[in-house]
Amino acid sequence: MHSVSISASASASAIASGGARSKAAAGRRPGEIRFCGLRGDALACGSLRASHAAAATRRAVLRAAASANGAAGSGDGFDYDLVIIGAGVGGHGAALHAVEEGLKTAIIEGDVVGGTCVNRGCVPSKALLAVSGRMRELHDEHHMKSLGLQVSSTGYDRQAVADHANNLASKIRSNLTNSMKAMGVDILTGFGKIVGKQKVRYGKVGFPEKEITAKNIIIATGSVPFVPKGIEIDGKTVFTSDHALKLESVPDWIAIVGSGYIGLEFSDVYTALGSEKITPAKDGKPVLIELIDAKTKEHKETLEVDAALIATGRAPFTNGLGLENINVVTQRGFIPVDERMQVTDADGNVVPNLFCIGDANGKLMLAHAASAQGISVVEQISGRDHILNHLSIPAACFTHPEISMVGLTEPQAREKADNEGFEVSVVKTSFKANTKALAENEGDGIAKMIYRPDTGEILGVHILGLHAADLIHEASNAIALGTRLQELKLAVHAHPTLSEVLDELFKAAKVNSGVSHSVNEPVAA
Ligand SMILES: Cc1cc2nc3c(=O)[nH]c(=O)nc-3n(C[C@H](O)[C@H](O)[C@H](O)COP(=O)(O)OP(=O)(O)OC[C@H]3O[C@@H](n4cnc5c(N)ncnc54)[C@H](O)[C@@H]3O)c2cc1C
Repeated sequence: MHSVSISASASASAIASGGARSKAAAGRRPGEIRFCGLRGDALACGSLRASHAAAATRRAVLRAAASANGAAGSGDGFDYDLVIIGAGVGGHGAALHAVEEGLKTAIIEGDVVGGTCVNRGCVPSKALLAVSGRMRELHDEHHMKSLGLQVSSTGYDRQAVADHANNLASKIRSNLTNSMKAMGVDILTGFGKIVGKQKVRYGKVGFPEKEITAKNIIIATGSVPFVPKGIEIDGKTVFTSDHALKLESVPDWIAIVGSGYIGLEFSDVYTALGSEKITPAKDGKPVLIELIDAKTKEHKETLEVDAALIATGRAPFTNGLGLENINVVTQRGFIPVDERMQVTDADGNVVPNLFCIGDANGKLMLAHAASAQGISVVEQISGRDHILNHLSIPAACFTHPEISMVGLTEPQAREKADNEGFEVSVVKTSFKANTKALAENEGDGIAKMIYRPDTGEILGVHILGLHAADLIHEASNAIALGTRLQELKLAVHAHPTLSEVLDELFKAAKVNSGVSHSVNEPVAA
C-alpha cells in the first residue's frame, strides 16, 4: 500500500492532382522532391535538392565571412563556434538557426533527440488529448443529439491509443534528427559537462572522455518531473507524466495531484477514457492519499484510489553539468541568466559566451519559449543584439475546452498601472454569439482583454473556449509587434470564423486616440 501525503492546497485539482503530378515527375532525379507555388502572379517551381544545395552554399559563404571577420569558427582555434548541451526543442531550434547563420555547430545529447517536449511532453500528451477530445464528444449524448447524430456504441483500444502517441513522438523525433543532420549540425552522443570556460567534455555520465572547445556554449538541458519529498514513485500506481504518457493502464479511480496544466490535461485524458474523479472510498484500494490543511498542517481526509499521478511541477535538470568549474551557482536548481539569457556567475557577473535557454533557466517553462530563447541567443552570437519580450509569449492548456493567455492578468496590469500612473480598461466577450462556435455546438467560451485606453496598447488577453490555443496568436503578435487597438479595430476577420471573437474584443475597446494611417491601404510594392 502506497501512501501519499499532500497539503489540501496542493491537491486542489485532484480529479479526479494527377496531371500536374505526372508532368512534374518527368525528369526527376532519385530522391528529388519537386514543388510548385505562386510567387506573385507566376507559378514558380523548385526542388528540395536544389534548395538544400542553395542553403549549403549560403552556409559556406556565411561561415567564410564569419571566419574572415575573426568572428567565428575553427579559424579562431575553437573546434566549434557553438556547442549546445541538450537536444530538446530549445537546443534544436538554436542549432538550426546557428547553422543558417554559418556557425559551425555541435549539439550534445545524453538521451534521445527531442527532449521532454517530443518524447515525454507536448507531443505525446497532445496525441492523447486528441483522442480524449473525440471520446468526450462521442460520450456527450446531448451534444451528439443536437447535431443530429446518433452514436450507438463507443469504445477504445488502449494499446492503439498509446501507439498513436508513441508513433507521433518517434515520427517527430526522426524529423528533428534528420533536419539537424541535413543542415550540417554535428550530433554528439553522450552526457555533456562544462570543464572550463569554452571547454566541454562529453561521454558516459560521470566519465565524459571526449573534449571539445567552443567559442560559445548554450546550456539547454531542460527539466524533469518534480516530486515532493516523501512521495515514492513506482511508475505503476504512483507515477509522473513520464509514465502516464505510455498509457499502460487506465485506472478506475485516480487522484491527480497538482492543478497546473499537466495535471489538468491528464485529468481530461483520464476522465474521457473512463477514470472517475476521486471520491473517498474505503474498499482497500492500493494508494492512500492524505489531505493535510496547508496552513494548520492538520489531517483533513484520507482518500483511497487505484493510482495517483503526481503532477506537482517540473524541476530543472542541471545536475552534473560542471557549473562549479565556472563559478556558477544554481538558484533552486535553475541556472541564473540575464535578459539576454547570458549566464551570471556567483558574483553576479556575466560569464562571457555562456548562455542558458529553456526549462533549465526557469524563465518560462514552455517549448516555444525554449525555442524562441535559443533563436534570440543565436541572433546575439551572430552580432545582432536581441532581447526577447517574454510578455508576448502565449501559454495554453489543451483541455476541452482549451485555455490560453498572453501578457498580464488583470491584477498584474492594475498593479503596473498603479505603479506607473496610467488607466487600465477591461472588455469581455463570449463565444455565444459566434456563428462558427455555434455551428460546432461549442458556444460555451469567454474571452477577456486588458488594455490601456489612452494608448490602445494591449496588456493581456485570456481565452477559454474552442481552439483558444490557436486564437491567442493574434493578440500575442499584436503585443510583440506593438500593434495598437486603433489599428486592430480596422483589420477585417473572415466570417464565420472563431477569430471574430477577437475582432469583437478589439472593437469593444474604447480607445482615446485615433489611428495615424489607413490600415487597409495596399502595401506599396
Ligand atoms: C506532460 C507535458 C506536457 C507538456 N506540454 C507542453 C505543451 O503543450 N506546450 C508547451 O509549450 N510545452 C509543454 N510542455 C513543456 C515542454 O516540454 C518544455 O518546456 C520543453 O521541452 C523545454 O525544452 P528544453 O529544450 O528546455 O528542454 P528538454 O525538452 O527537456 O530537453 C533537454 C534535453 O537535454 C538533455 N540533457 C540534459 N542534460 C544533459 C547533459 N548534461 N548532456 C547532454 N544532454 C543533456 C535531455 O536528455 C533532453 O533531451 C510539456 C511538458 C510536459 C512534461
